Amino acid sequence: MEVVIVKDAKAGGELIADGIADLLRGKPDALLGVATGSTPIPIYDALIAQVQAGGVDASRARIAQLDEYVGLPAGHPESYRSTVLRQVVEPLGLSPEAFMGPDGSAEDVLAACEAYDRALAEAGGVDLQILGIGTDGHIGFNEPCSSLASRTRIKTLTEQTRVDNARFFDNDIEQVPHHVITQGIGTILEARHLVLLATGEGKAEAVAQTVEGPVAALVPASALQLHPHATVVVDEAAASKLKLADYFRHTFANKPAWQGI
Ligand SMILES: N[C@@H]1[C@@H](O)[C@H](O)[C@@H](COP(=O)(O)O)O[C@@H]1O
Repeated sequence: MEVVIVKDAKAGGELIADGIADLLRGKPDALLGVATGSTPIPIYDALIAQVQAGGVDASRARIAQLDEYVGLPAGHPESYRSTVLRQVVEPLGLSPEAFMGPDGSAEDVLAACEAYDRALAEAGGVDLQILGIGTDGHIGFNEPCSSLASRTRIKTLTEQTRVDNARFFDNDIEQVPHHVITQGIGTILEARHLVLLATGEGKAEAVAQTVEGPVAALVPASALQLHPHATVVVDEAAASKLKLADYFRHTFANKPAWQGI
């Protein structure tokens, strides 16, 4: 696992966008897995700016969603499908056909989960998966004690996650769904490169447990330790509880530029 400590969220977004641009130069139709939440927005902003400035061609990129609420009406502005279309797919100038995601309004949710897991594999697998992290260490919507081998499935949100996400629903927790579909941890680990961005002091404890704690279902993001190519990008505040922070800084400062992330 590589840990990169950056000055702030903007620098983290730019670093990761550069990594995505490198990927697209080598594989123009790369399948990019995207996360929602506030944290990855600087990544999307930086990538969109690069594309609009002609620095990289993303016209053949494909986008895959990480997770979704269950039971929101199709087209709800806070469904993750709507969010990803609005924040990533449309600004990159991609058509909805370039996008895939689980169907959170399906009548048969179990079938929708299996179908999405299959669709990801049939699309050749995710090349680079962007991840955020919940305050409790969740990735996607894999809450603590999710199986590290889990596949795309339905999960029940913790109260804490519903509280955290109420800000997207007029600060009204009653509007936050209880159930979600999420790529499983086993599914996420199949992506060829995992890139987790965490910013702010509120994520410091989860980051320390993810990077320096034991691999444990209690901290779902710790599963990144099992992946051969995982990059964790953190700002100074999110890095504040890392014991090896100086080592991570030293390693990155001395990394050959050609290596990228
Ligand atoms: N399902 C999403 C996660 O993918 C995201 O990482 C997390 C943190 O969001 P934020 O980046 O807004 O803190 O929120 C939600 O639970």
